[in-house]
Amino acid sequence: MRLDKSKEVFDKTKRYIPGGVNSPIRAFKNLSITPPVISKGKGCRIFDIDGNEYIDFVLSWGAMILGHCDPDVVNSIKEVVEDQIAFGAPTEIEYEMAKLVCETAQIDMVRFVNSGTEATMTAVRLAKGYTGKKKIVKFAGCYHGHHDIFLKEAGSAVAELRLKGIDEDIVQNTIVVEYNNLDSVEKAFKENKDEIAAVIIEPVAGNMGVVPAKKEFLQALREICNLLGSLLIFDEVITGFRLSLKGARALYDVEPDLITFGKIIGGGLPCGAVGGKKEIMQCLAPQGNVFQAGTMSGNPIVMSAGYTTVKKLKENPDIYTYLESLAQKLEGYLAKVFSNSNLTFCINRVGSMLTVFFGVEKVENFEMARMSNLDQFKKFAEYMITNGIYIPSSQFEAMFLSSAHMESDIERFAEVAESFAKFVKKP
Ligand SMILES: Cc1ncc(COP(=O)(O)O)c(C=O)c1O
Ligand SMILES: NCC(=O)CCC(=O)O
Repeated sequence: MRLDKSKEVFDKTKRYIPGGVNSPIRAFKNLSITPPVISKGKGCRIFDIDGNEYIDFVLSWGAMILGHCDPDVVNSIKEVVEDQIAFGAPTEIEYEMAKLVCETAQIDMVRFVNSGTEATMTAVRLAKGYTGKKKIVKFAGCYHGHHDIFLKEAGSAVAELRLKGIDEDIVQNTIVVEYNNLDSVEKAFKENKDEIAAVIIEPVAGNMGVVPAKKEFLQALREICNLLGSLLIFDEVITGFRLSLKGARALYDVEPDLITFGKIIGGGLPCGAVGGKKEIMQCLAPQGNVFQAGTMSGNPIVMSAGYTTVKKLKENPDIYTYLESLAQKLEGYLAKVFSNSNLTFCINRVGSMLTVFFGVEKVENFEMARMSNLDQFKKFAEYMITNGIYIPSSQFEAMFLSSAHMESDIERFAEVAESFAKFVKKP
C-alpha cells in the first residue's frame, strides 16, 4: 500500500498542528506506518488521498453507527444549514431532540454539550453540587475525556503517555480503583468516608480495549452508592445508543443516577449530553446553581444530525439484532482464525464492540489488558490497516461495526486476519 501523499500532507500538517493531529490517537504514534489522510467516507468504507480504500472498523471512534454519510443524516444537515447555523438562542429542534433522547433512552431530563468530555465534566460537577461532597471514584483504564479530574490511570491514548500539566490539587480528589474489583471500591469508600460525590464508570469499558463489567459488580456499585449517599454515573459516551436504545444499562438492569452520552448522539457532529433523574438534573443553571454553559451547545445542525440518527435507530430497532449477529460472526471467524494459529489470544465482545488481545486468555481489568502482548497487537494493527481493514491503532481502544457493514465485509476482515496469522507464524 502506498501512502506517499498521506505522508506528505501529514508531515506538512505537523508544521502547524502539534503532532499533525487534533486528537493524539489519530497520529498512529505506536505504529510504524503513517496515518492515512482520509478524504471520503461512504457506508462502511473510507478512502484516503492516496486512493486506498478501507473497510472502517473505527467509525469515528464509534460515532458512525449508521455508517459514513448516511443519506438521511446528510439530508437532515442540508435541510437545516440553509437557514440555521448558530444563534446562541433557543431553537425548536432542541426541544424535539431532547424529547426524543429522553423518551428513547428513558431518562427524565437532558442537557446537550459539545463533546463527551464536557458531558462527563458536567456530570461530575452536578454530582458534587447535588451531594455537597468533593471526591470521585473512577476505574483504572476507563477514559472519560480530557479534563484533569479524569486523567489518572486513564485508558485510551492516555495509557501510552507520561502526563504533564495536570493540576495535582484537583486530581487528588479523584480516587482510582480496579475495574470489576469490589474490594477496591469498598476500600475507597472506607478510606474516604462521607466524601465521595460519585462513582463514574464505563459499564462496558471501551478504553482499555473492550472489557465488560460483571453484572454483580455494577449491581454492587448501585447498592454502595445508595447506602452511602453517592451518585452512580454511567459514562455511556461509547455505549449509549450503541449497545441498545437504552445503552449498556439495559443489558445490566442497573439504573445509574446520571448518564453521559457522546459520539452517536451527534450523528457524527460534535455533541455530548448529560441526562438522568429530574431531581438531580434540575440543579443545573439556570434552574439551579450548578453552572454549565456553552456558546455552541445544542447547535441546530448538530441537533438535526443527532435527531435523525437517534430517530432512525428508534424506528429500526432490528439494527441492534443485525449488529449483534454480524459481530457474533466476526468474533466466531476471528476465534477460528487465531485458534488455528500459534497465537494465544482473547476476544472481548459486547454487541458491536470488540477487541482482540494477544498473549493472554482473559482480560477483566486494565492491568490484564496491559499484560497483553502489545507488540503483537501493533503488528496486527499495522497488517490489517495496510491491507485495507481500518482498525484502531492502539490496544486500548474498541473496534466497532455499523449497520452499513455487510457479511462480506466481515469475511474480508477474517481473510486478512488469517493471512496475518500465517504471516506471524513464519520464523
Ligand atoms: C467513555 C468515554 N467518555 C468520554 C469520552 C470523551 O469524549 P470526547 O472525545 O467527545 O470528549 C470518550 C471519548 O472517547 C469516551 O470513550
Ligand atoms: N476511545 C477513545 C476515543 O474514542 C477518543 C478518540 C479521541 O480522543 O480522538
